[in-house]
Amino acid sequence: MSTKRRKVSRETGAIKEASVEIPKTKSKPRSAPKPEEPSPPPDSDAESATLDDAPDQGNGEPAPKSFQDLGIVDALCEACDRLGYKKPTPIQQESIPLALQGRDIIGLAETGSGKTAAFALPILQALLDKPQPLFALVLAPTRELAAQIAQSFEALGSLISLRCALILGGMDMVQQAIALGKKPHVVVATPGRLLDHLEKTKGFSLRNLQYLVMDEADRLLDMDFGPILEKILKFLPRERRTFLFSATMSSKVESLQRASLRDPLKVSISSSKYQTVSTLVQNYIFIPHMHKDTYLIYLCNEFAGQTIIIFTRTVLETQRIAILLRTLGMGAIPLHGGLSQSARLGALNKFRAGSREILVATDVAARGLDIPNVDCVVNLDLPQDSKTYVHRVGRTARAGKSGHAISMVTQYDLEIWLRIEAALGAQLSEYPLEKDEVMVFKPRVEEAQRHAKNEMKQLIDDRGNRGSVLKAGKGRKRGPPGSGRDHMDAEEG
Ligand SMILES: Nc1ncnc2c1ncn2[C@@H]1O[C@H](COP(=O)(O)OP(=O)(O)OP(=O)(O)O)[C@@H](O)[C@H]1O
Repeated sequence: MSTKRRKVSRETGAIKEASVEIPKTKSKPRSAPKPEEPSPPPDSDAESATLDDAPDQGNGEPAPKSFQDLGIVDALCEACDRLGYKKPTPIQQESIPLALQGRDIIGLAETGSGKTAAFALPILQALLDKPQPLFALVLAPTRELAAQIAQSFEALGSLISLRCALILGGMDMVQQAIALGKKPHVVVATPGRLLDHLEKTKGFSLRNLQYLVMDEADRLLDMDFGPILEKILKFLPRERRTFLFSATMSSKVESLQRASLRDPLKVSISSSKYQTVSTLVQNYIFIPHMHKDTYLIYLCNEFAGQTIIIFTRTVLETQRIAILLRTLGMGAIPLHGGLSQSARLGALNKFRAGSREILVATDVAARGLDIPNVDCVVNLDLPQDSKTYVHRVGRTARAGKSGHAISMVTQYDLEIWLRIEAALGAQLSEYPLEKDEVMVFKPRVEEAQRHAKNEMKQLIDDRGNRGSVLKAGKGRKRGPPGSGRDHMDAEEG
């Protein structure tokens, strides 16, 4: 991509655009793989203008700004420094000054590009200006992501005595009511449980809320969450700032901004609607469906010693694959919405800490999770839509690091795969392998499959009994009795 100056283009509609084309990763790791990306479409905006407000370094590149240059106060700059954030990422650079001016923002930037701090820092700074309980609400579609966002707020707010409450489905309501009673500055929540509290917890009100953030906004606004979001919005004051952030956006966002945003600016650090980072190598393997397990084991062997996330379509398949891998001596752990909340957080912690090198997950892990050093994402089952593909593969190659994504395409998946490639605007190349070398694993895999089948039978028989790892009523829409709206944020995809 050629060197670009900052371009600010304005639309005639309700959303003003501050679309910024920025060279991807300026400091690529030496081993950075060759990008397999489409070249960005030309900027077709007729009303674009070039701004010369950034000092030029002589090579056409604006000088990199510091957090201080963006107007961030010392205490927060120091927190950034302690986290190793030397300078703002492009989405932070573009959206923080606008957010500090009090604008509503729709922020669109690729996975792993630092969107969390892009919305957290201006909120913390506004809070410092005018401290107040229940100042900001951050909504996220999954419990793991909400927990991670709360951790980010706590880390960035560590020097300003921030009080942050985490409100998740699957956890004790009473404890959460007590936490809310302590008047935290920031509430990070999954939507279903937050609505339960808004309706049922005495004395809890968000009437004085100043900031609302929807992270993974397009997911929060889709058919599953949309109705619950609308209910939540009725409990919030109209006079507030609203930030929507995601790596992918849908037209639903436009409809939501009509409902809840005020004169928003769209900050877009991307060149296409479905963007993957340039440090990510993406391949597919075309295989017969019946040999999927064997190819998977071959790949896990190829990537032995590295960290892998394997995505599957269903809870049962996730569990079965984890058993299969373990039977073959691999350190695999499952993560899905059929597990208890403590088991889910435990699985993630083990994977984060490196005591398991393979995470087998449903789409509950597709969005937002920031796990350092994931080397490879394997789509054992293809996702149903291109957006989910972008989020899944975005679990690797984060924050300028390199990564690999390999998708298994069977005879049944051709149509969806072509749709994904079309959305990416690129034809990806096949992962190079020798079929004979793969088939060497077949006898051992077949033996492990038999073992996994027996274990799964046992688990399913035990379901509903105490001690089973699979919860009863784990369906996406049906929560266990008495779980309120917990099912809303129990499982993705
Ligand atoms: N300015 C910065 N300098 C260095 N690292 C940063 C900076 N800002 C954020 N990071 C780190 O980059 C990683 C990715 O950030 P974050 O999780 O906010 O990405 P994201 O854009 O929200 O990704 P996703 O779309 O997948 O949710 C995190 O580990 C975060 O700590």
